[in-house]
Amino acid sequence: MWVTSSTELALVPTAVALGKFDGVHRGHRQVIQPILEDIGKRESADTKTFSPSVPSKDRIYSTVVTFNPHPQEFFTGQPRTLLTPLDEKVQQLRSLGVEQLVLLPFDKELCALTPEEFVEKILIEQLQAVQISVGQDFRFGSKRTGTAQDLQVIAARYGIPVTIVPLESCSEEVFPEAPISSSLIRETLSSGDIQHANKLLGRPYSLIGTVVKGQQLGRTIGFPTANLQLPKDKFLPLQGVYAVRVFITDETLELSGNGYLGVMNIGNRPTVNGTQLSVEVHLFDWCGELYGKKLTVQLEKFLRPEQRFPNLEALKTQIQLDCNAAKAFFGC
Ligand SMILES: Cc1cc2nc3c(=O)[nH]c(=O)nc-3n(C[C@H](O)[C@H](O)[C@H](O)COP(=O)(O)O)c2cc1C
Ligand SMILES: Nc1ncnc2c1ncn2[C@@H]1O[C@H](COP(=O)(O)OP(=O)(O)O)[C@@H](O)[C@H]1O
Repeated sequence: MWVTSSTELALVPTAVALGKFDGVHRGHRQVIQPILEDIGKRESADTKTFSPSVPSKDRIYSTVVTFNPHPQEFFTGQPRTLLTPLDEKVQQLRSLGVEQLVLLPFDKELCALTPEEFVEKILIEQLQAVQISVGQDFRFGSKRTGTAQDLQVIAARYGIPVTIVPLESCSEEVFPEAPISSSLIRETLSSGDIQHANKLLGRPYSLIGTVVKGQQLGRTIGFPTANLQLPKDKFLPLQGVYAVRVFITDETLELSGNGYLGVMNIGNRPTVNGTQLSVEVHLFDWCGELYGKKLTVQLEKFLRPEQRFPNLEALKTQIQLDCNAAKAFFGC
């Protein structure tokens, strides 16, 4: 997938899905689907000119257009954590079949554009959009004055169709009517309700990081734990212990096989007077070196909050119970 922050370097013409897409959740995927379908239809109608690997003016590139930084971060000046930091978003979009990600620099200039100017300059002139898809709640242009319907009206002047995708609702007993949203997923993760968060996402919430050295205490109590360094802007769920599935990946972040089952702790490790937040996983049925490796840790169930134990022996006993609880959850 081609990723660029410059519309000048974008592959054109484009079929565009517009939005923030943090989490690339079920609702986001509904918004992205029409631009993939559109490409698919053109491909089958025009098989002579279509070639997925050769850039050509005859091609239309399925393109997600998003904003960087997140508009809320730009307006508040506060760094914002994300469900899918950039690398993870790229990997999610790539796996959907999106060919290009354009990260529009969200700056004073961009947010001063009127809805008409945004459509004309960015979508028509620069990205040469021939098809656009947005969610029903999409807002754009200076002070968010443009609605999805406005986009449809303005784009129609240029003969460009806009698909407005209705908001996907949760269809869960806990929030039956609520639309799926990144904020709802964040709330659900913050309460430790991983199973609901995963249903809303349509896949397991994952932490992706590189294994770094810790205090090397884990191995002394029989539970070596791979300490993960995560992107600074990664949103973390409720602190505590989780049943997880772990994949050892490379830079492409592609997952293969069934991964390894294990347990994870997110916390400050009060038992060993830890001062910094750490994220560490113990894998069942694994022995060997993991330092420097990239791991994708899928969260499956919250088991318990972190506790201060009187000594390492008590901690070790509890970690064994955590392993038993995780194995029971996974049915092994
Ligand atoms: C499943 C699991 C549960 C844990 N629970 C706690 C806990 O409740 N309290 C705590 O202080 N540390 C907890 N820890 C963290 C341990 O203190 C940590 O793994 C140990 O100190 C080894 O650290 P090291 O990787 O730096 O060697 C837990 C770790 C795991 C893997
Ligand atoms: N089953 C396992 N789960 C996690 N890490 C393991 C496992 N077996 C071996 N290791 C290795 O041991 C390291 C963790 O051992 P530990 O004593 O906790 O050291 P550290 O404090 O540096 O994490 C991991 O980074 C990995 O290289």
